[in-house]
Amino acid sequence: MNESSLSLVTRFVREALSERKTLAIVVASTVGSALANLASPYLLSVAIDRYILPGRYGKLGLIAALYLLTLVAQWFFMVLQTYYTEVFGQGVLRRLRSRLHEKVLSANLDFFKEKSAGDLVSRIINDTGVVNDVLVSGLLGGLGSLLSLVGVIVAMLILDLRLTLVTLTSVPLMVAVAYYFGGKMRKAHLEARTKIARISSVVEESVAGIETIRAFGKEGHVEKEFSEASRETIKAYLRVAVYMGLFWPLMNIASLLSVVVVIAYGGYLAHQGSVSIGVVVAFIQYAQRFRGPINEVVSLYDSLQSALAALERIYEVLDDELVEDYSGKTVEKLGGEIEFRNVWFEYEKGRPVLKGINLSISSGSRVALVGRTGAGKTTIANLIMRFYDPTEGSVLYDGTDGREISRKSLRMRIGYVPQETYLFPGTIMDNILIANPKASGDDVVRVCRELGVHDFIMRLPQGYETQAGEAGKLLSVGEKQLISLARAMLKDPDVIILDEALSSVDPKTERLVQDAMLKLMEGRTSIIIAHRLGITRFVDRVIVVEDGEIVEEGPPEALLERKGRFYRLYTSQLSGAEMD
Ligand SMILES: Nc1ncnc2c1ncn2[C@@H]1O[C@H](COP(=O)(O)OP(=O)(O)OP(=O)(O)O)[C@@H](O)[C@H]1O
Repeated sequence: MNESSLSLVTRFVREALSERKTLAIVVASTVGSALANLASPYLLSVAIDRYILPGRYGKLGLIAALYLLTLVAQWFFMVLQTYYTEVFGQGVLRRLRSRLHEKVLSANLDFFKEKSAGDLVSRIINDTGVVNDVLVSGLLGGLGSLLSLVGVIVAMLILDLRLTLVTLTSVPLMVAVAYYFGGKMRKAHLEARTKIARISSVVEESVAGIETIRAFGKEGHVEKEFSEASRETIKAYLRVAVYMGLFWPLMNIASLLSVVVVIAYGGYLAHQGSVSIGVVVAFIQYAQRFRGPINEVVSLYDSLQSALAALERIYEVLDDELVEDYSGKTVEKLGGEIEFRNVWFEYEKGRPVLKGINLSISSGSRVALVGRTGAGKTTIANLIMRFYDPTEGSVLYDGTDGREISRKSLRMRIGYVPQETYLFPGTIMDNILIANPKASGDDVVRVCRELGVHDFIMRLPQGYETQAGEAGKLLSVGEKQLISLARAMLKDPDVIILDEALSSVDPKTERLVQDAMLKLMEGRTSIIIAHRLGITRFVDRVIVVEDGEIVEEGPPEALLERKGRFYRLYTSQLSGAEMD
């Protein structure tokens, strides 16, 4: 283990030690179980030497009772140890997972550029699981095993040095078997799990992409992929079976070799009268108590590398400094005036996406951002939401630099309707209530009626109580956006940002969405990212963005008359040319 691995483990152990009480129970029961484990062979030797062989049967009952007691104690301590190790491990796991999850929730958006959802899920679920298995259950179990090994050796040494030495001769063999075959068995297990994951991803892909598969007639191809993954899984499991079949019998043989040696040598010594029969019997029992602990210690060593890698991935997330800064003053209300003052912005260093934007949006006005795809419209909206701060220049809200205002309070006053609506698990009602937990069901219905969304929600199988998952499949992009509009309305914000999705909406829904948008915009500073330029007839001002710069701005009619950039975009869209 190198220095950095050692510091990782020390840090983890320091953090894990917070549950001292549970840990104390685990340690006490581990010691108790190890002692009880040692006591039974010793009692057996006493029973044979002092009572059975001399024919003193009077006290044999007491020894038998004591023997039984050690077995009960072993059972009791094992139960305690197993249960409290789990309690301790689950406690550590829960804390680690919540810290990771909190980190994800508090991270800023740059954080998510480097880490995909799958990667984060794997760190929060799998890596913490590995850490728990190896570094908590594994280490505690390994500690118990080491204690048992040392205890057995000490007990043997107390009884007889010569027999101890011959008993230990098979230990290297056991270590070798545990290391070689045990290692192969664990690798085969891991491979089998990877193959199963492959099958599930084939199924997932074929369900998610069923339409594309059908459209391209690729059913056969997917089927072949599936049966190949199945075949490989079977192969992997058969390999596991082979190694399992080899491993334990080999461990038993190695351990029985000691027993044979003890019987032969111990028998000879007993015959000479230098050890008692009872001691030989005790050694036969001790000789068989090596294989479990040796296997556990070796397998722990084996899995330590993967646990360290998992721990490293966990700490990498926990130590990430890309967190959202929620400091700044709280605003209860926004006047609705927004100004971009020489704003430059880059997602990646050296690649500016906004280049010196100067833009003033007066309170209560309606502005449309238009431009080709990739021009920077969404980025402007992202900066207003303070998902990011400008690389240079500032965004001002009623004359105050956004950096001085708390992000949370700012976002409370801005309604954002993104192009794609995310529906959380739960009902449609829950999904709208998210915007304002203080609102009631009646408020939701009122807002939906106001926006003209109520009738279409009522047409869903269970109306407002329809589950989002089911609704998600039934709803079109535009219909989902209507739910998003209702959400925004319920929040009753001072500023509204709409990324309209009308380009992918049928004419009937388009009408509904457009009317709902106009309703929502009433009396609020509104910024529309317009893909369908028809909507610009409802705004006061159009801002044409091109390659991160504002190239034209003014009232829509004036711009159309001027026959400049906006006019060209407008007419090219009317003539059916692709804009997005
Ligand atoms: N998270 C990001 N990381 C890096 N680059 C990004 C990121 N988001 C957007 N960009 C880049 O910034 C530029 C502007 O993107 P933006 O989404 O603001 O354009 P847009 O005008 O809204 O386009 P669209 O109409 O397609 O939504 C594009 O070149 C895009 O590739």
